Amino acid sequence: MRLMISGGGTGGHIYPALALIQRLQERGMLDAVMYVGTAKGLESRIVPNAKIPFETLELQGFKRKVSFTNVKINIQTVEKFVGSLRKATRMIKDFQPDVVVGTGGYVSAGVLYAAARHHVPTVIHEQNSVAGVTNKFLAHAVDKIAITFPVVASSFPAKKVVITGNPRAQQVAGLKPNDRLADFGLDPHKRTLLIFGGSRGAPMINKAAVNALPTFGGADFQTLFVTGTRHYGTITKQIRQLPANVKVVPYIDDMPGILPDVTLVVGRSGATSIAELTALGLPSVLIPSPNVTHNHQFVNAKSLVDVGAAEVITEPELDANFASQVAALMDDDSRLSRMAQAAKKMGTPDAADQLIAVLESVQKH
Ligand SMILES: CC(=O)N[C@H]1[C@@H](OP(=O)(O)OP(=O)(O)OC[C@H]2O[C@@H](n3ccc(=O)[nH]c3=O)[C@H](O)[C@@H]2O)O[C@H](CO)[C@@H](O)[C@@H]1O
Repeated sequence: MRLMISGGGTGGHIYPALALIQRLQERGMLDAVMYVGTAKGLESRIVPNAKIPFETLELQGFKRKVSFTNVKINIQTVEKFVGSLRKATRMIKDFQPDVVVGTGGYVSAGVLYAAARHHVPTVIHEQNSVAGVTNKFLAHAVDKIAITFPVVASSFPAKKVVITGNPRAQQVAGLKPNDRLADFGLDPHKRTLLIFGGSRGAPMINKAAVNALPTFGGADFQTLFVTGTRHYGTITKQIRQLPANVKVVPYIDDMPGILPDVTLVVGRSGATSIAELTALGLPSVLIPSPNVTHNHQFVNAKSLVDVGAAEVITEPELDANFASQVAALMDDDSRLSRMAQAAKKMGTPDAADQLIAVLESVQKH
């Protein structure tokens, strides 16, 4: 299969694409791949690092608030979209993909739209419980729409929808504990709390974590606190004394490497993070981002809370009790194991294979 794939902006759109590529390689099904992203998004670092051929388009998102400046920006957005269609069409003619896949983020709009116009088979993947703007725009042009949360099906034309789960789930499912925590100066055999605010870090979670450091420092578990690359400098300046059992890092390049050794995750409820937690059966305390379309992270989180797999704390509820609440949960082995079992029941460990079946179904034979 010659695969052209596009998704970008944040890790939640990028890692499912990489997981799909990895699974096609494992199954010996990938003849060639081209990843199309923007030069500015996280993908411009992550994809070349993964040694996957990477090309860029210049695209930007629409501003939804009406103002004079935003109208000017939106006119520019349309101009860039038209320019990107031309470039994407050239890429498609040169690369000759069998199928083009979009995993979300505005860059995928240009690539998938161009592919559909030239009758190349197209599939988009919607990770979230609420449809993203790009995927809604593309829904009528593409052949199939793979989804993770059944509830989102009603946002798309029914005959195109297939429930597959998130391919990142298959990449982490079944991973075994290992010694990778030692890379961060931690003891791989000690109970470990992992704190991270999605792929870009979350200031409110960072603030709560900094305030909680004295409590976590005095605990008999260890903590790995991931700030997000652009917040790292600010956060490390705020920490006066770092306890020996706490490590602070800007980003973790190989999250699947460490997740199997983690006892509890505190973090956002982005869809791809949720796919990882459920595939591995990891208990979590979720703090949904309030700044996302239709509050979808809260909906994502609720699906876990409802089955006892996670606790949710909304941002306004993040107060002085946060540290003791998390520490108490870290000490409650039976609760943690009940949460782990409930999480695992929600996982889709064969999601990449299910998505591959959709890719095969749209290909021209
Ligand atoms: C603010 C925002 O718009 N967030 C959206 C974005 O979040 P975001 O990009 O944060 O997405 P997710 O939480 O879904 O996924 C984050 C991914 O980054 C990885 N990771 C994270 C930190 C790190 O140091 N290393 C690392 O590899 C995680 O393991 C995970 O695979 O895309 C998601 C999927 O469409 C949406 O559900 C989120 O609402």
